[in-house]
Amino acid sequence: MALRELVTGLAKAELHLHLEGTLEPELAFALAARNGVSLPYAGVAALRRAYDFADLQSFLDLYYACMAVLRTAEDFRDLAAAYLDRARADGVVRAEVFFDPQEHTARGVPLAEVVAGLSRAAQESVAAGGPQVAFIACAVRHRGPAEALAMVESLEPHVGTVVGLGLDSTERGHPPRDYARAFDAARGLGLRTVAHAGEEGPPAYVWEALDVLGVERVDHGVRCVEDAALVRRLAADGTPLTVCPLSNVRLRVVDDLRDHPLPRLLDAGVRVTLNSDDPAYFGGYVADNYVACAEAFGWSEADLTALARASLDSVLR
Ligand code: HPA
Ligand SMILES: [Zn+2]
Repeated sequence: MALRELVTGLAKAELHLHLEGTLEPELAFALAARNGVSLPYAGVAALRRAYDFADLQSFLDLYYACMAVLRTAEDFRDLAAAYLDRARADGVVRAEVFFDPQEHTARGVPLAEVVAGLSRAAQESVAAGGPQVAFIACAVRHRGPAEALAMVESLEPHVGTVVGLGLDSTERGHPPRDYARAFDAARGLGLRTVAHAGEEGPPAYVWEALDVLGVERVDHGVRCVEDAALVRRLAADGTPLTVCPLSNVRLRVVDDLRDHPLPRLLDAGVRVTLNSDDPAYFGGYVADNYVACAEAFGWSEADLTALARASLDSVLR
């Protein structure tokens, strides 16, 4: 069987996916026209040409700029529905989807409007036999701890549709420990917790995500390979890492996919899952990540099956 058919035929969960990172240029311009918003790019081709990132921050600047086109519940519904269609074709049966509430409320879009669109897309997906969906609201580090806490408090009416709190955006200079109060408040609401750590930030940030924030999964986490004790801790606890290989190449966390620490993490017994992060921007959806890794690392059908299984075993339930 061809590699891609093998991969798409494996039932899998996608656990590290930013909804706003699924905004393809065509949809961005369609929504810009619908809402009378202008984008600082001449058109689809010019926007795609700008996807040449030096690091996380250079990506985030463009990513936040493109979010300006998202204004109504219908926009969020359309964006989520387009992703869920693609995820279904990739064999995704469960998607745990990040979104950044603060980046929308800061532009005057009420949280209830965002959640209404997400909730509709999730219900339609299940009704149509597509992936089951849960949403994880992320606090954006660049807006600081006080705003993060206020955002968590604003989630209260939406608990249920929103099942978890995450932490994303600019990592360097924003240690997880700064967000301890927001994470405690989230647990007080019955939310589950995950955090980005060890993408660009040091292994110390992964330790803090575990020991100070008490997260159940670490998003990225790949810089743990620099600390043998941390790798042993992750393996012993069975803490999942939601790894995003094509993202790590595009944001220059690694120079080449073949240099990626994934094989070392698997050899060390760390529970690794494969995910797409921001697929519209990083050149591939989740199946593309499986295929690229299989080619780079010579993975067998058994290896790929084990990775899909690990993703299903790592969902929040
Ligand atoms: O890879 C990422 N890292 C941090 N924040 C993000 N927001 C979207 N993608 C990312
Ligand atoms: Zn991410």
